[in-house]
Amino acid sequence: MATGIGRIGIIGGSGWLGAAFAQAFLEKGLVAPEALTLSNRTGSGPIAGVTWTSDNQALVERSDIVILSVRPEQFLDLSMAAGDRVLLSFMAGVTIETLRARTGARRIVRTMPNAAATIGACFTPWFATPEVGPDDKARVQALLEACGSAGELGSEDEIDYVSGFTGAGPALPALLARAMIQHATARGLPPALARQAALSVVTGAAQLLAEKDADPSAIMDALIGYRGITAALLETAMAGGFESLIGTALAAGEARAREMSARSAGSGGNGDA
Ligand SMILES: NC(=O)c1ccc[n+]([C@@H]2O[C@H](COP(=O)([O-])OP(=O)(O)OC[C@H]3O[C@@H](n4cnc5c(N)ncnc54)[C@H](OP(=O)(O)O)[C@@H]3O)[C@@H](O)[C@H]2O)c1
Ligand code: PRO
Repeated sequence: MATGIGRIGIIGGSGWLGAAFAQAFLEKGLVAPEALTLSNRTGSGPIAGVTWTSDNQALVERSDIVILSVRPEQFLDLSMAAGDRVLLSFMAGVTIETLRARTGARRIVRTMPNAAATIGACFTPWFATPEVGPDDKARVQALLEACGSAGELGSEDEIDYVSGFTGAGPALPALLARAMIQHATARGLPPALARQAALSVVTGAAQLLAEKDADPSAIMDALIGYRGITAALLETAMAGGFESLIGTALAAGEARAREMSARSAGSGGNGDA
């Protein structure tokens, strides 16, 4: 092995997530450039000093841990045999059973990062098959922490749930910011100021909530305690079903992840590629 982490290959290394993790591995000194191989269909990309290839099997041969970061539908066209390597998948809706059938891997880790990986602020839940031992689990945790934080789940089933949760990352907060911008603009605030105001509310809240021991309920209770404007706003949102709507949205994400998993399970493969 080149380092304690070993040699890493990222299939889809020029993509949104693949490139974010590759950059973070290099910037944190977790993986040396000569121990990092990245692939895409052209065999070239913007990260310098590493090995680029369009040959996914060559990438596998150069790696101890292989990260799969292509889109789920692109995985259907991809052919590789993982052998005894640890296979770490970022893909939503591609089950361990499908990964095993199509790559032959037995040591498999399914993870669910999100777009905040690009700024090192992503929490990535992961689930590993029983064949992944404690040392490899520690490597996986360290690799995922390069882009933020990470935690092990107790079952693969929970990966489908978190796909619409951590996986969606900035999506729901972005929806909240857009709704505030639209309302303030319609109310007559200049659009640039409405945008600046709404984004500062969301990003300021994110920083407050990132403080150690921050408790969303405690923050809400403290503001409701003034029995003034924020109480009127929050109580109206809650009475209107805001929380249950968020629950319905999360359930829809989970249902879509399960549909994708069921479809991928039907796609077969023999792992001999
Ligand atoms: N983005 C997110 O917020 C997010 C969140 C959670 C999970 N995920 C999961 O993460 C995975 C990657 O998502 P992404 O957003 O990073 O996608 P993306 O930006 O579209 O990246 C996909 C990458 O795969 C490469 N690729 C496609 N076919 C390939 C092949 N046959 N061999 C090698 N490379 C190939 C693409 O490069 P070329 O086109 O040049 O080949 C590109 O570098 C997806 O499965 C997604 O479900 C994404
Ligand atoms: N973002 C990707 C999707 O919506 C994967 C999980 C979250 O499919």
